[in-house]
Amino acid sequence: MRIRFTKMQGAGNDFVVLDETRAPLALTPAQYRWLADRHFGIGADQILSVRPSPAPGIDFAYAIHNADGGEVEHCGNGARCFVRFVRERGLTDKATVKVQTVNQVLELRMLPDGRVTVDMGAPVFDLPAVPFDAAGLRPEPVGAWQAWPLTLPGAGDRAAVRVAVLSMGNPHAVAEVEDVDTASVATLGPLIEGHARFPRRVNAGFMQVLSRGAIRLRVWERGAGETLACGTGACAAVVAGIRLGRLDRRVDVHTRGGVLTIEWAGEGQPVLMTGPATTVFEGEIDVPE
Ligand SMILES: N[C@H](CCC[C@H](N)C(=O)O)C(=O)O
Repeated sequence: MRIRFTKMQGAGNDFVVLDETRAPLALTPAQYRWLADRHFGIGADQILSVRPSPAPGIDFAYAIHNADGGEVEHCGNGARCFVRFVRERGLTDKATVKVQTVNQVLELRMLPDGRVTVDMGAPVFDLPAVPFDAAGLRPEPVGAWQAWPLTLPGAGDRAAVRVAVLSMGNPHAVAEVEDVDTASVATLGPLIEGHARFPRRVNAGFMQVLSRGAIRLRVWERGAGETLACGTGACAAVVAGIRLGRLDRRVDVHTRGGVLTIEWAGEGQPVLMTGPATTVFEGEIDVPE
């Protein structure tokens, strides 16, 4: 099947974007994996699909597949690329668009300087909704909130980590570390991602607090491995840092691929994320059946 695609990136988190507004492509998980493959396909962390509006007042539907072919609920860096894509392809002339993911409506706003602000919705702390199975586990009090001790089979002397757990529509576990450059992301990331207490796996964030207004962050993403940036991960880390009493309400998140600015006014309020969105190239490709 020959398809047109656009390669995009937001703070180094990279995507293949597909326009399915005129006709669905109905790709299989194996075809998503092939598109994301950096040797045999195009190469990307996620595949983003732009689909027709599902309801009045919503401009588009927004589907996300990880490099492992699995469909997921949210992609923050992808949302910024989404609005740049639909405007550049003439699918809308609006500067602010509303999109429906599998479980929430996001508002994406293109700024005059070319960056994008996304209303990422309110974080969710209800553990079964993350989902996180806390049965038999005692949380450790941290500031005015709590963190959960996880034992990691196979991690040797790093057998235990302490994570804050929350959902940005997708699941996140955030650990505070002294220095992201020396954090064992490649070892601990997959062990946290696949931990049995996360029945739908989890994105694992490693946060180094620089000040009350700045952090460094690395994320081992569910279904994609370590990415240069993770938008929902940046939101989850800032929300966790605020609730743990370590951060103020507006934080610059320094990722390996660029800086994201996250704002959260507290319980029940939406998280706002601002950052870059870039079109890298367009092309056509024959996807194996
Ligand atoms: N790996 C994530 C999806 C992509 C999130 C990330 N790329 C972002 O910018 O939010 C998950 O499985 O929930």
